[in-house]
Amino acid sequence: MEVRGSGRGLIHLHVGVTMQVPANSSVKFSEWQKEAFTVSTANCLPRQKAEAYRAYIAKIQYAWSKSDLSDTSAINLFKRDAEKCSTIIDSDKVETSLNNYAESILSQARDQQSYSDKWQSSLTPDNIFRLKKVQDMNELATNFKMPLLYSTDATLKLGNWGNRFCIPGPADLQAALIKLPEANVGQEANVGQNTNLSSLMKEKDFPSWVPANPVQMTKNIVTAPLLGKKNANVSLFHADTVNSKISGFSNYGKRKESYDRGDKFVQTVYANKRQTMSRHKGIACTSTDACGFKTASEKLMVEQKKHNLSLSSIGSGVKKCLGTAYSRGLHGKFIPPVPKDSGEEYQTIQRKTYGSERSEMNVPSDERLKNIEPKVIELIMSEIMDHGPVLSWDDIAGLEFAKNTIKEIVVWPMLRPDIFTGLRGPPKGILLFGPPGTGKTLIGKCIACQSGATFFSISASSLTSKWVGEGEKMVRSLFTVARCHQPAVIFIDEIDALLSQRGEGEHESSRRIKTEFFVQLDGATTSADENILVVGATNRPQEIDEAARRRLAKRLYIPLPEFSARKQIVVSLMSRENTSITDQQVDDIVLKADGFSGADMTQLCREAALGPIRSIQAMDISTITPDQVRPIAYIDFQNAFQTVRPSVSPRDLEMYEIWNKTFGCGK
Ligand SMILES: Nc1ncnc2c1ncn2[C@@H]1O[C@H](COP(=O)(O)OP(=O)(O)OP(=O)(O)O)[C@@H](O)[C@H]1O
Ligand SMILES: [Mg+2]
Repeated sequence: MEVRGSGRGLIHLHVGVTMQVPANSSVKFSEWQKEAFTVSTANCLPRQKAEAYRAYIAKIQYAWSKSDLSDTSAINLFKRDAEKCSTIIDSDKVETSLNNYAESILSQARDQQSYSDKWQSSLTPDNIFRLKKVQDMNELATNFKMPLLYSTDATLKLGNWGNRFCIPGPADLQAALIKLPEANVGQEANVGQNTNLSSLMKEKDFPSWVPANPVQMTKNIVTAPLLGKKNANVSLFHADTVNSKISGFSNYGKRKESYDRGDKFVQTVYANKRQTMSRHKGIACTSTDACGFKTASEKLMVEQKKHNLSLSSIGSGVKKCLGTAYSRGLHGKFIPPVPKDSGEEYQTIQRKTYGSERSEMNVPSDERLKNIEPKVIELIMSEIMDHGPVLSWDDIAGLEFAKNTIKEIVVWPMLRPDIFTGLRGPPKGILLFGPPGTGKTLIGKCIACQSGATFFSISASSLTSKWVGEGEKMVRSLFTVARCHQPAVIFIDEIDALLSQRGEGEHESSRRIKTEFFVQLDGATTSADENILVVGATNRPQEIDEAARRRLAKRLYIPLPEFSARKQIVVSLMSRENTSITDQQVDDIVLKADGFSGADMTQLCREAALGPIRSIQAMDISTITPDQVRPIAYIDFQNAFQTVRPSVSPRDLEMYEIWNKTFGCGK
């Protein structure tokens, strides 16, 4: 192997080591090796040896940049000598090494060499931010969206330095750090005496990456994030990454690892050759994942998990509370309460959200829930809490009387409990009764959206059949949970299944559920403070016994829709479809649909909407585009009337009318 040069001479290094510099052309590779041998065997101080190696490395770079040295030779030489240099600088052996990472780091940061063999930082607050590498680092941090120097988020004032350094971390930590007394790097004793950071740390249960020694921390803050100090306790950034990003030569110990990988080294060499290039681009660590790089916030998250710090304790979590302060309604996150263990502690339980994944949330505990099994509470939250689309009163066609009454006795008292007091106090139980498919359940859902109350919706049949043997407990738990979430509405659909008249064949468990329900309802009725409303819905009001009737004091008839309501349903449904039906034809359809319930009207429209599809040839169905499907026409409704018939018979209707006249609260 050969290197080319223009001559050969002697260089006297100021450290006292004499090196042979190949200057002539066609210098043999063995000459370079000889010189390295001279350095390593020379009887001089480690500092002098290190300097000699630095000079030697610089010489290799110089020769290579002038193309006096081939790439392969440069790589091999560089690798070998950088390794040797790093053993002197970074080794822990005091006799044979400098044992001083900081020196090399700092000198590299300043683009200068430090000739001292003990710690003596020449960095000052005045010059540190002007250093190109610090500025590069800041720029890099900005690109990586890392909180670093100059961050405006959180700042730490380090004593009389007067500079601001960012410490990403919990608010508590920042607060504690800001409490640091005047700290001056290098005056360890003074700082140690004046500082009570350790106790602060203990108090706050800080993660382990926060050093207890303020001076250590101060040093680390200055050096570790910037320069990747090997033993830094404060690891705001992965040292390797920072190190390699800040400079190709900042830490020979780390560089050594890079040199072991030839390809990375080549990148480094090229990066140095092309000095115009930003240094951090060509360095060993190109993939953040590969380097195990973590941003400060990621690191913090990991630490928080480790230390089991709840979000609320660091001030960034969303605290949930009972009552109306949190978002409610169908899409609001519901906060399941769990039995209280101690004080104001927050507990986390999982709740199955409707049709979606389970979610974790912090929940307040409540004394009243002490005796309820958490799994029952979870069940109530997941299965009984109503979650569905947002509904407005306008979505319910007709039923003006029922809607107005409900607004008056449910929604307004919930919104203004201060006005609806005494005799104006709302009833504790409402019964919605009427033929099937007239909108009773729809009204229940609308109350959920519009009242602002916590809404529990349960089907009575599920109480009696789904949770066999548990129904009674469920009723009790349901009311207890509702009490913790006042104002609350408990909507019991098909309430006849729960409150049907007691008879011979009545099952023991059903009887117990009913009894429990009455007990709970009476409790809610007698207590003036309790703002719980029970809304029952049934299409078999005649089956409800007198005891239940009495407790459901407001009984509202939900009749079949009138002409205008039927029309509203048709118009509303057709407005979302491609149709050619005229206003006059709509009127004809609605007139013809006399005796149809709301559900029947919906079914009629669905059937008519299938008309255009049925007129398509079977063979075309796979190829036709949506815009080729013809609009829904009047003829489709005429055909639909052939198959859709009213579901409520005149006899049934008569029965509802009679019951309404007897027990209903309508005019
Ligand atoms: N007044 C109405 N306005 C709009 N749509 C209605 C109305 N009544 C019924 N519907 C339609 O009928 C469907 C069934 O209504 P809902 O479930 O409220 O009936 P219901 O009275 O509870 O019946 P059931 O007594 O059988 O439980 C609704 O989803 C809606 O599409
Ligand atoms: Mg219903």
